[in-house]
Amino acid sequence: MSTTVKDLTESNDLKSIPSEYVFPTNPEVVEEAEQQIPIIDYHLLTSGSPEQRSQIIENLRIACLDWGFFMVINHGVPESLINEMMNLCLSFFDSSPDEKSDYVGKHVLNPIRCGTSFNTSVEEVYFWRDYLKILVHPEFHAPLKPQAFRNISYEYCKRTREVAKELVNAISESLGLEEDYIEKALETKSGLQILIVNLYPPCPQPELAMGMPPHSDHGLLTLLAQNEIGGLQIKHKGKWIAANALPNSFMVNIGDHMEILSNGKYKSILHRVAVNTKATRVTVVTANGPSSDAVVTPAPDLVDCENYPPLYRGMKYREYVELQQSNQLHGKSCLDRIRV
Ligand SMILES: O=C(O)CCC(=O)C(=O)O
Ligand SMILES: [Fe+2]
Repeated sequence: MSTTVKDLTESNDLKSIPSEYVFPTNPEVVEEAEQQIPIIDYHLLTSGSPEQRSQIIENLRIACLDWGFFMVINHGVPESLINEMMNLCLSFFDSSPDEKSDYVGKHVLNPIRCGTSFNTSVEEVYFWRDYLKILVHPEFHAPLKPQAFRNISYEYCKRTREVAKELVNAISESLGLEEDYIEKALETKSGLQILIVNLYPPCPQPELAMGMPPHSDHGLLTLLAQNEIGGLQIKHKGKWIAANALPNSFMVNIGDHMEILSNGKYKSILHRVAVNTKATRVTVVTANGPSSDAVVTPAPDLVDCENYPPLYRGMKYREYVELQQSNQLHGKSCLDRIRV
């Protein structure tokens, strides 16, 4: 296995980064956002009056059309659960190489795997990032240690799945479809949910390295919680802007399968992660997707052969995930393969 970034930074007094982490191109600069990133009040969506719900659905429609990214506040997932989850993730990364060895170097569809960068078997330059990825739905998996990981991650994934479901239903409505259209068409009740934990240790030369390169996510909606350290950047109207999270919010982005289903109306957003010299950034992400057997195509109601021809070919979700995870992570290259 390749050395983890964590081991690299903890075992040496690093003044410069090893050459395999140096990116040949300077990342484009980050600019000030002209508008504020959209904020969605989950409580008003699910427990507000019918008028309030309609307003939030309209806010979601604009957020999906203009941004592909929004922050969800008042989501009801207890802060204590999120904090416990973060701490257990940090303990996982702190455990001995022996304890992690069962999960290292596994196939991309293995239920639990950990490693460094994204896919070191095909990468020439590595990202400044260690990860743990676990398939948590429809079948739940968890590492044996730390001991509390199983129960806490089970609860965390269930709660974020519920939030994702409500958001997907509202987005379905915002597209002019039945509220449960996406749920039924993509069988999301047995949808694939993946828990991804990202660790970005402090980096002595952050201007030369990348935590994650520009990419979009597979699936419908990605929900991200972070510790207090920023670093996520999103591409909005041709510019990179810093996505600074509101306290206790989820940062949510539209995935490739929402783009496919909406026939390109709602686009998956390009995002990347910058690293810093000062502190470790940790993010806990759930990728919420269709059922792995669902063949995702544009919704027939959003296709009209004269004005809105289908923009993507159908592909089974499992095959898409496998394709994305076995290649280099690069922009929207996976989605590009199925564009008509
Ligand atoms: O850690 C982050 O801020 C982003 C992570 C991410 O983009 C991903 O896991 O796909
Ligand atoms: Fe991502």
